Amino acid sequence: MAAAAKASAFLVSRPVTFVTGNAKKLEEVRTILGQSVPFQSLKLDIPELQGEPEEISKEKARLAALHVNGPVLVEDTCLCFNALKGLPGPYIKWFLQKLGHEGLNNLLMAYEDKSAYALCAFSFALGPDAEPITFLGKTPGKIVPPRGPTDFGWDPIFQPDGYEQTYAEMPKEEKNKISHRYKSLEMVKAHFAEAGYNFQLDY
Ligand SMILES: O=c1[nH]c(=O)c2ncn([C@@H]3O[C@H](COP(=O)(O)OP(=O)(O)OP(=O)(O)O)[C@@H](O)[C@H]3O)c2[nH]1
Ligand SMILES: [Mg+2]
Repeated sequence: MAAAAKASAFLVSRPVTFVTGNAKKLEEVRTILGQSVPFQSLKLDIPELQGEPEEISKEKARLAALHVNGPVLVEDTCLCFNALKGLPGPYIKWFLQKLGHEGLNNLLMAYEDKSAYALCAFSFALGPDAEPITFLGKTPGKIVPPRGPTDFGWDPIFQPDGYEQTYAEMPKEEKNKISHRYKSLEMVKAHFAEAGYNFQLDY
């Protein structure tokens, strides 16, 4: 508690920087956080480790904090196929780029189980010397032939459980109420509230 209070005093006049090379992620994060967490953004494609989502995300935060020399938020997103024991997972970006929506569906052709989950790993680091904290948000669903607008990644082939629409077909407000990103950001917000951080933008 004392440590949190100290951190809060230290942070009052500092902004938190969300570091990402992905404009669509940034758009969703802005919408989901609204006025609740003032942040600035930095467009930077941070090199990514191989490994488990949580470790990849933490390492991104370490590198981002070194770069920014201040508090940072980063996130790593995975699309995990249960039949493939969680793959492509954090490598989905490259699988999507090489195989496209049809190829991703084909990966599951040999399996009856089309279930999958979207996983978002936000990591927050107070600064370059702080150990990052990670928040995992997960939305279960299934992989389907593409439906809906194709402006964001694998949204057209992911149909969340309990819905007839793919992420891409849903109104944005609906996706942002149930998504992996929303769930992870709810935990980030709760952590900031608990720690008493009061981030302020540089003007
Ligand atoms: O349909 C989607 N709905 C989403 O909600 C979503 N979130 C991320 N992605 C895509 O999944 C890969 C993650 O890789 P990723 O986390 O390394 O992201 P990135 O490299 O684009 O940005 P960043 O690492 O600089 O933040 C990239 O291909 C992203 O475009 C999504 N696709
Ligand atoms: Mg990336």
